[in-house]
Amino acid sequence: MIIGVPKEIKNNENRVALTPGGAAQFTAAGHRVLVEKEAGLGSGFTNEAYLEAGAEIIEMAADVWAQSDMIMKVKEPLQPEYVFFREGLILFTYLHLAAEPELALALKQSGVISIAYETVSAGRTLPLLTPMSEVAGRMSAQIGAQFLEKPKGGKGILLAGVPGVSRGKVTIIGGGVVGTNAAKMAIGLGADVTIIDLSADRLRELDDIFGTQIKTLMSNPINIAQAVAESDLLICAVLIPGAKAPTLVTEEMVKSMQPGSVIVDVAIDQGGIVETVDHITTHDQPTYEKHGVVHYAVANMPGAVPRTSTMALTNVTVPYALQIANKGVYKAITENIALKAGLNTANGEITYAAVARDLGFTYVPAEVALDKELTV
Ligand SMILES: NC(=O)C1=CN([C@@H]2O[C@H](COP(=O)(O)OP(=O)(O)OC[C@H]3O[C@@H](n4cnc5c(N)ncnc54)[C@H](O)[C@@H]3O)[C@@H](O)[C@H]2O)C=CC1
Ligand SMILES: CC(=O)C(=O)O
Repeated sequence: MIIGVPKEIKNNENRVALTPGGAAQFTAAGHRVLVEKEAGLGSGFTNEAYLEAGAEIIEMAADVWAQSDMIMKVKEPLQPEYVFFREGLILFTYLHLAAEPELALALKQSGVISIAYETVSAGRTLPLLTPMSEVAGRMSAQIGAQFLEKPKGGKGILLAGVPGVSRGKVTIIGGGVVGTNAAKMAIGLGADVTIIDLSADRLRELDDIFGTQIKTLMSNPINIAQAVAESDLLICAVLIPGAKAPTLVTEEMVKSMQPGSVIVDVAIDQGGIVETVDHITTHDQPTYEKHGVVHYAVANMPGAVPRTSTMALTNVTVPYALQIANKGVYKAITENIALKAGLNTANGEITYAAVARDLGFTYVPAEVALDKELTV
C-alpha cells in the first residue's frame, strides 16, 4: 500500500502523523511512504530522517493525496483539502465529525473511507484519543493558570495561594482522561479541585485515586451551577464518544462567575459544553472575553507541544495503520472490532450512529456500507 503523510495546515498545528521511526515500520513491511516536504519539521523531524527511513519526500500536498491509498493525518482535513477526496481513498486521522457537518458531507459525497482516531474503541477505552487527552488535560491546568494572571486578562490570582491567602478554585466537568490529567496538574499547582462527572462509578474511581485531594460531585444542573459560580478556573472535559457535546454550562452560569475567571473548554473539538463558547479559537488568538470571563477554546491544544504529542500519538496510531496497510482496510476492519468502531464514512454512507444522528444523516452500519465492492 502507498501511505501518504501531508503537512498539517491547521493554525499552529505542528504535529505530524508519522515519525521517521513509524515510516520505517511501513517501509520494512514493503509499503511505500510519501511524506510532504517539511511535514515533520514542526515536530523536529527533518526530510533527511524520513529519507533514511526509506520514505519518499514529495514537494506538493496535492501529489501526496493523489498518489496514496491511505492518507494519515493528525487533524481533520480543512476546506482546501476537500478537493483531494476521492472514492475509495482511506483517511486515518482525527475527524470529530459531529462538530464538522461540512466535512462529514464532503467525505460522504466523495466516497472516502474515513476512520476517526477518536472513535476507535477498545472496550471502555478510546486508545487513539487517550494520549492526546493526556496532553490536553495536563495543558489545560497550566493554560488556565497562565490566563488567570492579570497581564493575560485574568483576575490576577495564583492557584496555589500563599500562606494566609486562599488557594484558587478549579472545577473540572468530566472526569475521564482529560479530567484526570487536568486534576493531577491542578493538584500539583496547589489548587482547590472539584471534579464533576455523570458516572457514579467514575466518581468512585476518582475518589480512590485522589482521596481528599479533590471533591467529587454528581453532574446535575444544580451542582454545576453552584461549582461554576465559585470557580476561578473551569475546565470542560465531557465526552459522549462521537457525539456532539452537550451544553452543560449555560450563559447564566457564566454570568455568575467573577470577572477575570477563566474557562478552558477542552471539549470544543466535539462542539464544547459552554453556551458562551460560540467559536473555536486558535493558538494565535487563543482567548476571547465574554461577560468578563476569559474563554479558551482551542481545538488542537496538543499542537502546541508537538514533539511530545507526535511521539505519543504515533505510538498508538501506527500499529492500527499497519494492520490496515498489511491486510487492506476491509480485512483489517473485519478482524479488529476496535478499528471497525473507528469507521465514520464509507462508500458514500455515514457509518457512525452518533454522527449520523447529530447531523441528520441516515446511519448505515459498517457491514452494510462495506458490503459494496472494495478494491484496496
Ligand atoms: N481541545 C483539544 O485539543 C483536545 C480535546 N480533547 C477532547 O476532550 C474531551 C474529553 O476527552 P476524554 O477525557 O478523553 O474523554 P473520556 O471519555 O475519557 O471522559 C469523558 C468523561 O465525561 C463524562 N461525562 C459524560 N457526560 C457527562 C455529563 N453530562 N456530565 C459530566 N460528565 C460527563 C464521562 O463519564 C467521562 O468520564 C473530548 O471531546 C476530546 O475529544 C482531547 C484532546 C485534545
Ligand atoms: C484529539 C484532538 O483532536 C487533538 O489532539 O487535536
